[in-house]
Amino acid sequence: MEFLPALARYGDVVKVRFGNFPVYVIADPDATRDVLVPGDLDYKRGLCFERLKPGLGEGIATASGDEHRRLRKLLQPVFSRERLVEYSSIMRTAAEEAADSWPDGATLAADEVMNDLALTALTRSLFKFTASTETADAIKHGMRLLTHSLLKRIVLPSAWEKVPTPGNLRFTRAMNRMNRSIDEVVSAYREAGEDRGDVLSALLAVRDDDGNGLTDQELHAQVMTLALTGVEAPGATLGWVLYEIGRDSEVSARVHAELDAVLGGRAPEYDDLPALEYLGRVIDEVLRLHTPLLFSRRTLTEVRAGRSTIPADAELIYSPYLLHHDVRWFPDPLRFDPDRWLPENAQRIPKGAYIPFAAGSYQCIGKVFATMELTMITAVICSRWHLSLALGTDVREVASALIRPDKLPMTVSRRTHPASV
Ligand code: HEM
Repeated sequence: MEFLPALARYGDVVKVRFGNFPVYVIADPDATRDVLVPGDLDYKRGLCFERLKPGLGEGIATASGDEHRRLRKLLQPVFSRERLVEYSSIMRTAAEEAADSWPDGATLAADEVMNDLALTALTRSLFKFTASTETADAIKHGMRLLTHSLLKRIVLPSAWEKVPTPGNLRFTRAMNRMNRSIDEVVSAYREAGEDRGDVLSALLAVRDDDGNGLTDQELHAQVMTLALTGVEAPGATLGWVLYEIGRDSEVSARVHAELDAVLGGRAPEYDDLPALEYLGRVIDEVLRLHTPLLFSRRTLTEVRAGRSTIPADAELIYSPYLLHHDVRWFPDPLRFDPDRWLPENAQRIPKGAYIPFAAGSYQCIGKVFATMELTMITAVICSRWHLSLALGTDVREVASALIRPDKLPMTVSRRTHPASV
């Protein structure tokens, strides 16, 4: 991973070879914006997302060009403010249930607990209602398997997926069960014709300019896409948020003091979240330091990026991790310092140097959803608990589809003067 930030020394666009395969690595904020902002006009998805297409179907995250633009416009209302307020109460309940289940003094595998919470939060936000617990379990189990095998499916040749290993057979069976269950839920929602305040209701309500909604196949693809994009990143990020709060007593004291001052003992509501300014900076800093490693693009025409020209049909990589560790914009880049994000400091950071959710037309459509989720869940947990990293633990970053902690044993102690939420 360290080699990525080091590439910035060799120019704004650096050509590297993986065997015979040339890849252009974008290593500078201006060049990154040159790539991301024209977005779907000059670039299609690169290898990373194309490898996921057979499993996902025509979801927004694998579509390019006009098709991407059509889906993006259609899906925008799913993330409207009114919808986010509804999803936020689903998130809060999921976090409260998890936090209430921990015994005082327990040491939790916080990385796994946060992955599970992110999975529960997303499945419940997608479908508040399923006809049976088997249906809900089949969807959750399928999503868990899909997100865990994401990197393998991107990196290994597609022929490998067809080899009948026990693991592949289990995966295929789980996917078939999940696909059938999603279709069942979609038909049940269509039949009931009721808005349940969840993502599926929002997806069923979208209409294009001619008044047409999504077909069943399109709906299925968007549900799968949101399941795949909406679990892994928030799960890993929540783990890192707890890690950074739990290992620094000053950060932890400031988070608790702010929660007590703003909430005064109540459960957090959607409208409270912007007032949690310090927690917001903690989350911004976690998204800087422990950020997605890289994404691919393929050029449709010859393009300019910074001072370089890149030919048509070339594979590019842009890397939030590389940019966020660049000492030019982030002095002492490995130091966790939420106050980098105080307005007077943040204004010195150039556009394009901080892109945890990307930028331009392919940027994360779940950005506000994710920020709300991270803030809401952390607020619920830290209102109730002090967290500390188990003594003597040396946590390392490992690259999967994202950067994850290799382990995260954290001890929880009930707060003695908390907001009695
Ligand atoms: C910490 C949490 C998250 C991070 C850091 C993150 C980051 C990103 C990034 C960097 C991209 C752009 C990928 C590219 O350039 O190819 C992206 C795309 C996307 N993300 Fe997220 N994401 C997060 C959470 C979510 C959540 C919770 C959802 C859904 C509820 C979501 C849905 C999507 C979708 C659908 C796309 C594709 C958008 C498009 O192509 O128009 N993400 N995300």
